[in-house]
Amino acid sequence: MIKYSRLLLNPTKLLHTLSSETIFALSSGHGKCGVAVIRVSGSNSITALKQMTSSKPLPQPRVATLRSIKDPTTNEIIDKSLVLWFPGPKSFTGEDSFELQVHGGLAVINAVLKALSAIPRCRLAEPGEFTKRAFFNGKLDLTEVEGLADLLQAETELQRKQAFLQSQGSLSKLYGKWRSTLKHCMAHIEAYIDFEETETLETGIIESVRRDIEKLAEELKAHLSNGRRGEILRNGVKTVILGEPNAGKSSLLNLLCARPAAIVTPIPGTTRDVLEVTLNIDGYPLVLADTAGLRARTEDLIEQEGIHRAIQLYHKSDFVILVINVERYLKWKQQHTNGSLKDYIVQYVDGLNLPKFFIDRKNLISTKPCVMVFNKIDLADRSEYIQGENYLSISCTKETGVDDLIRTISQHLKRICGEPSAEHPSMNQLRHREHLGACLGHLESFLAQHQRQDTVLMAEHLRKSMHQLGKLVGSVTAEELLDVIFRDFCVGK
Ligand SMILES: Nc1nc2c(ncn2[C@@H]2O[C@H](COP(=O)(O)OP(=O)(O)OP(=O)(O)O)[C@@H](O)[C@H]2O)c(=O)[nH]1
Ligand SMILES: [K+]
Ligand SMILES: [Mg+2]
Repeated sequence: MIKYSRLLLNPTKLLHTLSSETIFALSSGHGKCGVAVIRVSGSNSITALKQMTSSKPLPQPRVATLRSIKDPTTNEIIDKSLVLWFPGPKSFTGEDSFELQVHGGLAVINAVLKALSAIPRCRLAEPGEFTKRAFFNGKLDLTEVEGLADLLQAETELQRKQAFLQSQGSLSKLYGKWRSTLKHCMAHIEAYIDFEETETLETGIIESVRRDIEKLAEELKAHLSNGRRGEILRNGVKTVILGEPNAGKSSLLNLLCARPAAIVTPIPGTTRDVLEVTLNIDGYPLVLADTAGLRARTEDLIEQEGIHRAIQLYHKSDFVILVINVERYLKWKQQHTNGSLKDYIVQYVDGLNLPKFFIDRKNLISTKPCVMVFNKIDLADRSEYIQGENYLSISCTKETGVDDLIRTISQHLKRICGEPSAEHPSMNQLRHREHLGACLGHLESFLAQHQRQDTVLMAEHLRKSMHQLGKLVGSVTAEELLDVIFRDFCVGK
């Protein structure tokens, strides 16, 4: 767990140090490209822009204007470029800033950056520095900054959606609403303490505060107990393929990622190390891991370690794909003519020797989201196809049943991650969980003190819970915490 420094910042002082320098950076990606965007921000932007454009009048704010770009030291024209001028505070950073859209060749970019560095008080930006300035100028709060960082990292459609909504303030709206409830309650409690003796305040004020806090605590609890949806979507759904040796786990991984990522052989015990691939299924990120086949007894030390790792991974996973070899099931059935599919699954799972495994034997419901896949269906009769909400038949070699499997996985992912929405945003970081948990703790202490009618302690707990919410949206913050957030940005953002 990250321990945040208790050092409180003085935002105004820091802002002053930050913006005494003008920063610039290549904001578009590195490497050859058609157009490259170079961003400049800070109090010396006007000088920089004038010097780079032969002292021509500044372009109209926010209107793309074609200008020759000049190196002020040599007076040589570097390129012709579109210039966008954003006078502060109506800019991304809140400072005077401008953007140059130059041709994307390496030499052009380097020449423009070199020219900018020769202008007094201009220097190359650090990673995330533009966003840091936007934060200190009150353009974004911390949850919005985090949303923006996630937007830059998002790899799938639903990750993008969650990050975009957050960057547009979905979480800060919710947390802001809670904060204003708290502020309101605090004002009332403090007024009550001040005026208690004169009895000028209406009675029942404490009761109404209690009701508000009770409601708020309920909302926080619901928000905290949403099954880590937002966090799982942000990090990818950790999915583990489990099953006996030779069930076809590696074949399944290869089939799903459409490349021979894992070694497949007829030798049981082929896979030992955990192998992970990342997939995008209907916009949901799936982190899929192939593991060693599980069996109760093996003399092979390497295989034992592989099994140990598979079981560890099972504990950390959000979703399980259990692979069962149809061939072995059919053999079992010949010997157990009265045995049902359920009997087989129960004894199969027992054979895997997973610690207190996930299965409720009566209903065959697992404690973790799970799909059971009967593989090698090509070796069975059509009549042996096993299909149900949680059982599927596939053949990795013949590639049959794959569409159904992907559809089923997708339904699970939808349940696990939910659909990001502006109205019901999910928190998606451990940081959120920690501060909201602490906030809830103080609200509960408030309610306990209410029973003892200790108004002074009640006010103290409200103040502390407010402090926790403040850490989320960034009104109360610490330098270390900021570094954690901003280091995820690249230079130029
Ligand atoms: N007939 C048939 N054979 C399959 C199918 N899927 C996999 N196999 C074969 O079964 C054998 C084992 O496949 P793997 O993918 O290595 O199985 P595994 O579960 O990863 O095995 P371990 O890593 O040893 O635990 C290989 O010879 C595969 O070609 C299938 O759908 N039909
Ligand atoms: K194998
Ligand atoms: Mg394998």
